Amino acid sequence: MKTFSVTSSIISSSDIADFVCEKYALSPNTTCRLLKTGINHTYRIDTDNESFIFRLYSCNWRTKQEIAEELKLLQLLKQNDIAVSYPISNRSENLINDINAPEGLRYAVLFSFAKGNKVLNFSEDIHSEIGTLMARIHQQTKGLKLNRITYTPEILLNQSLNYIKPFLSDETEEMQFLIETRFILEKELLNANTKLLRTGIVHMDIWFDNLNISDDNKVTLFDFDFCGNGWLCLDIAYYILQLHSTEKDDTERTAKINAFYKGYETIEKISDEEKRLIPILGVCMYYFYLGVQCNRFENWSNTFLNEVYLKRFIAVLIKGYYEKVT
Ligand SMILES: Nc1ncnc2c1ncn2[C@@H]1O[C@H](COP(=O)(O)OP(=O)(O)OP(=O)(O)O)[C@@H](O)[C@H]1O
Ligand SMILES: N[C@@H](CCO)C(=O)O
Repeated sequence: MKTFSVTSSIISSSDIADFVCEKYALSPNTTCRLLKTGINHTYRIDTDNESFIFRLYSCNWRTKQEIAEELKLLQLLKQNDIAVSYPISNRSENLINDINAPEGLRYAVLFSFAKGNKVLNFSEDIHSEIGTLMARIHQQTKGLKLNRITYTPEILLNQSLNYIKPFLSDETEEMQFLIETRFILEKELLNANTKLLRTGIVHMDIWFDNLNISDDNKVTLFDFDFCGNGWLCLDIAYYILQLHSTEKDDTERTAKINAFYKGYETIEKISDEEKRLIPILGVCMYYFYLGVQCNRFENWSNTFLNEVYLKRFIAVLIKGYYEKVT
């Protein structure tokens, strides 16, 4: 009988438990449970007295070099006492493991567990703390470059549109909006006074979903899978954008955004040019992540991405945000 090939597999928690126990010399009582099959696959590891996160990167998603750059950044941040989930070496002193999955070689990393829980809505004080945390990352990485992607207007807008195109006809109102608005956004970005825009390493995905908050209100950031190079205000733009979807009350949201800015600016000044671009960059971030969703149809998004979803995402989220902020 023919054996069919596999494009994406879910490795069993029991095999991951055995692998991690052996590679990291953990106690035989260690347990492993699958948390999420998202863009990558995430497992929670519990020993008698400690928890970890084991991330299994999807096949052909990031190169070993790209992951090594992500981990180098995390180590730099940790050394500077910035609260991030950091990678842990295995018994052979390696941070990255090779996993021989049915679809091919996958990489895997054991991370420290970010203390606390995920919280959707939280106080102004915590928004301020997140602003400070983001600014400390930016302060530390300003002017540095990772050997990874640079988030140019071309990547954010044009590459994303190319990923979206096979899934939605050019004739639709929603695709027309994306195509026409792309030119307006691109023009704004190309005309920006780049001397006034700080560049460095960006996380690209800082929002409630990628941080844990402890009982004593300490914030720890994780999931640097999209880190790369670019204007630092991309991170700010994304954070503000997400507050528009998670905070429904206008007055409360404004207070939280202001608290975030205040926390940020205790560490790093945001230029007027950056402030001017933040709403537009937020719209670009929507293009970018919709592009990621389309690009990862085969081995992630097919369970939710269809024509109706795309039309709603564009009309409600992207167009809605564009009209609100411009
Ligand atoms: N270092 C960590 N500490 C604690 N929990 C974590 C950590 N990393 C991941 N998690 C948990 O696992 C979940 C999935 O992890 P993560 O967000 O990194 O996966 P992902 O595949 O990149 O998700 P997405 O598809 O949304 O980007 C997180 O939402 C969080 O609940
Ligand atoms: N945070 C992104 C996905 C990548 O983590 C989104 O939900 O659009």
